[in-house]
Amino acid sequence: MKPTRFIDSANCAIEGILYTARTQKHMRNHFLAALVVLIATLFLHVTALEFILLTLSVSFVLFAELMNTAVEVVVDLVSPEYHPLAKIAKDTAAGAVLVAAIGTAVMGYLILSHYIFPVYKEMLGMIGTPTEMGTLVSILIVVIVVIIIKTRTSRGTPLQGGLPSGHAALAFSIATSVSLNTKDPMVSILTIALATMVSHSRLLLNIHSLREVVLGALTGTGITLAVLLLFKVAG
Ligand SMILES: Nc1ncnc2c1ncn2[C@@H]1O[C@H](COP(=O)(O)OP(=O)(O)OP(=O)(O)O)[C@@H](O)[C@H]1O
Repeated sequence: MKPTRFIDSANCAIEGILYTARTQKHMRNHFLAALVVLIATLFLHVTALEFILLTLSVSFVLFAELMNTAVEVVVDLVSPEYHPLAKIAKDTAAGAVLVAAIGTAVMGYLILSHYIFPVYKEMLGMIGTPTEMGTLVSILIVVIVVIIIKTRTSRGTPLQGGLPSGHAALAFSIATSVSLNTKDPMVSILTIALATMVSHSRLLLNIHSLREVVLGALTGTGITLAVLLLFKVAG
C-alpha cells in the first residue's frame, strides 16, 4: 500500500537503508568508517567547520551507496540476464560510489592528518632514529626468523608459500625502518601502503592465505621494532 503519512514514508526510507546495509558489504564498511570518523572527531576536538565538512563527505558516500543499490535493483528487475547496457548502468553507479569515497578519503586526510600526524611523529620519536647497522641487522634477522619458522611449518618453500609470508615480513620490516629513519608521517603512510600492496599481491596470486600474510606483517614489524630498540638500549 502506498504510504500517505510522513511517518510511513520515513519507515519506507529506513527500510531501504536497512535493506542496503543487509545486502551490501560495502554499505556496512561505509557505516563502520563513519563510526570511526565520528569517534575520532570526539577525541580530536575538531572545529565546527571541520565537523560539518566531514559529516557532508561521509553522508555523500552513504548517499552514493544507496543510489548504487537502487540502480542495481532496478537493473536486476529490468534485465536479469546479461546485457551490455545493464553492465554500463551498474558499473557507472559503482563508479559514483568510488568517486564519492575517494573525495571523502581526501577530505578526511586533509582534516584529520593535522591532528593525528603530530601524535604519530611523537610516537616515532620515542623509539629514536635507528643506526645504519641497526636497520641492516633488523632486516637480516627478519629474513632468518622467517626461514626458521618456515622450515618448522610443512607447507611452502623458503621463498614461496608457507607460514609466515616472507614478502609481507620483509615489506613491513622495511616500512618500519623507513618510518623510524625519516620520522615523516607522509613517507611512513606511503611505505606502509607499498608494504600492504606487496602483501595483498601474495593473496591475489594465491601463494599465501590472509593468516600467513597478517602473521608475516606482524613478524616483520615486531622483530624490526624489537631489534632497533635493543640497538638503542645497547648503544
Ligand atoms: N545483468 C547484468 N548484465 C551485465 N553485467 C552485469 C549484470 N549484473 C551484474 N553485472 C556486472 O557485475 C558487476 C557486479 O554486479 P552485482 O549486481 O553483483 O553488484 P555488486 O556485487 O553488489 O557490486 P557493487 O560492488 O558494485 O555493489 C556489475 O558492476 C556489472 O559489471
